[in-house]
Formats: sequence, C-alpha cells, structure tokens
Amino acid sequence: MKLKDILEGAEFESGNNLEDVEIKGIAYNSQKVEAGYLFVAIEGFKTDGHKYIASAIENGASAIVLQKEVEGIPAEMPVIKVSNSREMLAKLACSFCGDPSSKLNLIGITGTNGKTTTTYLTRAIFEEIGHKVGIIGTIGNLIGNKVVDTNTTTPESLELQESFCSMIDNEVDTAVMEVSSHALDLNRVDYSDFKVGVFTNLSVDHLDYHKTIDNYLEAKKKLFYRTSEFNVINGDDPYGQKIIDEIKSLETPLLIYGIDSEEYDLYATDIVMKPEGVSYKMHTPMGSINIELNIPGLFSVYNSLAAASIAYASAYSGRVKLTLKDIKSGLEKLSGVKGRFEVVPTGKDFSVIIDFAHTPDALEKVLKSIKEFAKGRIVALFGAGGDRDSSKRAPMGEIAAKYADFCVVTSDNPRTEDPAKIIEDVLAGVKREGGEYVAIVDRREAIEYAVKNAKPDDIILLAGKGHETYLILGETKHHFDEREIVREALLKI
Ligand SMILES: CC(=O)N[C@H]1[C@@H](OP(=O)(O)OP(=O)(O)OC[C@H]2O[C@@H](n3ccc(=O)[nH]c3=O)[C@H](O)[C@@H]2O)O[C@H](CO)[C@@H](O)[C@@H]1O[C@H](C)C(=O)N[C@@H](C)C(=O)N[C@H](CCC(=O)O)C(=O)O
Ligand SMILES: Nc1ncnc2c1ncn2[C@@H]1O[C@H](COP(=O)(O)OP(=O)(O)OP(=O)(O)O)[C@@H](O)[C@H]1O
Ligand SMILES: N[C@H](CCC[C@H](N)C(=O)O)C(=O)O
Ligand SMILES: [Mg+2]
Repeated sequence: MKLKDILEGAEFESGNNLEDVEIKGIAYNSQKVEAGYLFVAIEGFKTDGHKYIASAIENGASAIVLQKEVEGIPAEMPVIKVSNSREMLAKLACSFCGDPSSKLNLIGITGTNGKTTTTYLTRAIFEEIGHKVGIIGTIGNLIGNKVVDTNTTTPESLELQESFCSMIDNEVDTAVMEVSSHALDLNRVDYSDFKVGVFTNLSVDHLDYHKTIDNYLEAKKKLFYRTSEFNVINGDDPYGQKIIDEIKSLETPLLIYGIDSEEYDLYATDIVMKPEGVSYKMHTPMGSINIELNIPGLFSVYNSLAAASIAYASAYSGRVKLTLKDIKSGLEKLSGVKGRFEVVPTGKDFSVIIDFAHTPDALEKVLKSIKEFAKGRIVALFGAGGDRDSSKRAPMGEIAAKYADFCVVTSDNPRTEDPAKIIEDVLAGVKREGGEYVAIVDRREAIEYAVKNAKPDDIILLAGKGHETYLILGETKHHFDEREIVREALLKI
C-alpha cells in the first residue's frame, strides 16, 4: 500500500521523502519490523521506542513515525513527525486495514467490573438471533470459533484493527469488546467506530496508573463521546449518574438500566437468588419477561440488563430484528463464563467456587451473593496482584474479613514484588476488621490447606485468578490451574 494513501486525513507536524513509498506492514516493536514496514516509535513506560529506530531500519523499515527528534536517521529515510505516536499508530492501523470497524456492529463495554461477563451474555443474545459474533477481552479474542490469546484486556490499536479485519474476513458482523481505561487513555481504541458504548460501574482499581478516581472516571468517560448510536449506562452506580448528567445533552441517545428505579429504560424486579443462578422479572420498552440466569449473584442481574440494553439498542437502530423472547432465550442459554462464579465439583459435602474478583467491590459483591445461600462457613482465599494498584489491598482484606468467616490470605500474581509484603498489606485490612485468618504465601499450599480443613457445608471461594491458568512470579508465567489444584488437593484428603 502507498504510504500517501494510508496517511490520508492524518495530521502530522512534518514529513519528508513521503512520495512513492510502499508500505508492506506496520510495527511498533522494532523486533517485529520486516522489509518494507512502517515503524512507529512510541515513548513507553518501561523503555522508549525511539531508541530502537536504528534497529528497525536494520530490519528493513521503509518509513518511520516518531514523536521527537532522533539523531542518526539516514537523510533519505521517509520520516513523519507527530505530536502523539500512539494516536498516529491507531490512525495508520485503521487505514491500513481498510477501516474494518466501520463495517461491524461494534459494541464497547467499559467499567471496573462485569465487562467480560457482559460480553458473553451479549454474544449469547446476538447468536440466538443468528448473528456471528466476535469478542475482544480479558479471556482472549474470539473471532468466529478461533480463540486468540491476549496479554491485555484491550489490545494495542494495531492488533485491534487487525482483529476487526480478521472478523470481517470470517463474516463476523457483531463485535463485543471490553474497553479498559488504559486503552482509552493510551489511544488503543482511537479510530474504532463504536456504535454502542456501555458503562457497568466504577470502583477502586488501577490507581497505580490513574492516580485518582476522578482521572480514572475521565478515562472511562471518553468512550461515550465516540459512539454513534447509543450509550448504555448503569443508573444505580453513582459514577453512572455523573456520566448520565454529563452526556444526556449529547446527540447519541441514552439508555439507562438498573434495579433501583422503575424510571429506568430497563430494570429488574422480583429478584430471587439461588445457588445455581438468579431469576428476576426484566422490564424493557419491549415489555416484561421472566429471566432465569445460570450465573448466580446480584451482579448477574446487572450484567444481563446491560446485555439486554445493548440488544435493544441494536434493534432500535435497525441493525437486528429481535423479540423479548430472543433476549430471554439467549441469556438463559449461557451456562457460565470461565472463572466467573465457576463451581468446581468436589464430590464432598463442601463447595469450591472460582471467581475473578480482584477488586474490593467485586469481592464484596461475590461474598454477599454467596451469603444469600450459604448454609455453613464462607472461607475466602485470595491475595492481590503485584505491580498493580496497592491501594486496593487493605480494603480487600477488610471486606473479606467482614463477609467471610475465615480468610486464607495468599499470593495472586506477585510479579516483581515481594509476595510476603503484598500479604502484609492485605492483612492490615483483615486485622482492622478483626477477621480470623491464616497467611500462606504459596497459593497451591493455601488451596490445599483450605480443602484439607473444610467442614461440612463450607463454601471455599478462590478469588482473584478466575480464568487464569498461570501464576506470574517475577517476569515468568508458571502453569497454575486452580481446577487441577483443587482436584489434586481432594485426592490428598
Ligand atoms: C502501562 C501499559 O499499559 N503499558 C502497555 C504499553 O507499554 P509501553 O508503552 O510502556 O511499552 P514499553 O515496554 O515501555 O516500550 C516502548 C516501546 O518500545 C518498543 N520496543 C521495545 C523493545 C524493543 O526491543 N523494541 C521496541 O521497539 C515497544 O514495542 C513499545 O512500542 O504498551 C504495550 C504494547 O501495547 C503493552 O503491552 C503494555 O501493557 C502492559 C503489558 C500492561 O501490563 N498493561 C496493563 C496495565 C493494561 O493495559 N491493563 C488494561 C486494564 C485491564 C482491565 O481492567 O481489565 C488492559 O487493557 O489490559
Ligand atoms: N456488574 C458487576 N459489578 C460488580 N462486580 C461484578 C460485576 N460482574 C462481575 N463482578 C465480579 O467481578 C469479577 C470480574 O468480572 P468480569 O471478569 O466480568 O469483570 P471485568 O470488568 O471484565 O474485569 P477485568 O477488568 O479484570 O477485565 C467477577 O468474577 C465477579 O466477582
Ligand atoms: N485486569 C486486571 C486483572 C487482575 C488479575 C489478578 N489476578 C492480578 O494479577 O492482579 C488487571 O490487570 O489488574
Ligand atoms: Mg475483563
């Protein structure tokens, strides 16, 4: 492709030698540059892509995008100087891939908790009415039936645009994606053509990156200025209300969902919590219907209301044809989402649940949900990730001590931090609340301890790792599947 063509409409500070340059591909990592590639130098958090321009040229780069002056670039090399390389990467990736998201019903879901679950519930509804759905998110990217592993919840713009393109090639028409606050802040979703934007909730997380909750909210809010057909907001969340106040004057119409008010566009009544799911009456502009979900917890009511709102928005915009019964049968077909309130069979008189709660809010929600049907003790086994927001550690300890009968405090991806120090931070909260606990650094030993000491009717919650089948120690990922570990621990008792 001609560089001039992919640069059409792009703004840049200066550009030289741009005539007749052919581009075979784009890379923002010098190690991925091949002959004829355009290299985009990004100033990162760990290193600076500008340092690798020479090595990109050695690997065959035919043009460079940069954000600051770099010495030693051959005079004949095509160079484009921009004010923000990440934004330019998104623009170039979008043009190079032929603006694929404009051809998709692209739905973006943001919020601290519930994004992954809501993407799967949404897919279930759209599949029910015969659409082919792609997912981009924490568990991986699903393009048709192909699963692509990912490092981050929302990929870098280049990989994102490539995924959209691959969806089009595989006749996917609907893409449901998780949009993280990092992605909104770091231009990963610039030039993504969102039809619907969704806000689930906001609570403490990622403050290592955003510093304040207000900055975190600002990042999340950006999504709702980029949507063309509908914004869908949880009206029960205080930050949701702030967003509603701010965006209600936008041209993009707004749908509000929640439980607390019958004024919302979609709301729930008659909620009944059960160990194996939750049932409720869903009220929508299309009428009311009873729903029986297979994922327990009050948060499942919220997530399914969000999914139903998305489906309704797409029907209203004329993108899909659907009835209330389609929404019901889609939602009810989903048997669960890996690592979200996942019950591990024990064959014993106690239960084990694996859940991805890794924030104070999620931990509180999941423990409260378990309390609704627990007959015996609740044992919470959890830790907190290293090299991540440390302000959530003590509050997680406090919440676990408050809602569980016993805490097993252990490691959760310590990364490059000292696991014992992270546990100390968590224990500060447990102790403040006066909770009973044991601290065991090795997560496998901790699980074995919980299983070995289980009493009849106990519910053991393994929180924080959810779908993950690894443990990150230092910079290395070790295989670690809690389902396997529970099975092995059961054999030992
Ligand atoms: C803080 C953050 O988000 N960092 C992301 C960012 O890294 P960075 O820009 O700091 O990159 P860097 O390592 O400093 O390198 C700078 C540049 O030099 C380049 N380079 C580097 C080495 C080399 O030899 N040659 C070369 O060209 C790199 O390719 C890069 O372009 O860009 C990278 C490429 O896209 C990401 O992989 C990386 O995510 C890291 C892995 C990460 O942990 N991110 C987390 C915090 C994250 O994004 N989380 C969110 C939220 C999760 C949720 O709420 O669900 C997510 O979306 O997953
Ligand atoms: N709507 C919700 N509100 C609060 N907590 C929720 C909600 N939905 C799920 N949870 C809890 O949060 C955990 C994570 O849920 P999920 O993976 O759907 O969220 P996420 O937003 O994708 O998280 P991440 O940011 O890590 O990708 C669940 O395992 C559950 O404990
Ligand atoms: N999306 C979350 C995942 C956290 C999962 C938990 N197991 C941890 O490692 O802290 C994050 O990037 O903070
Ligand atoms: Mg997720």
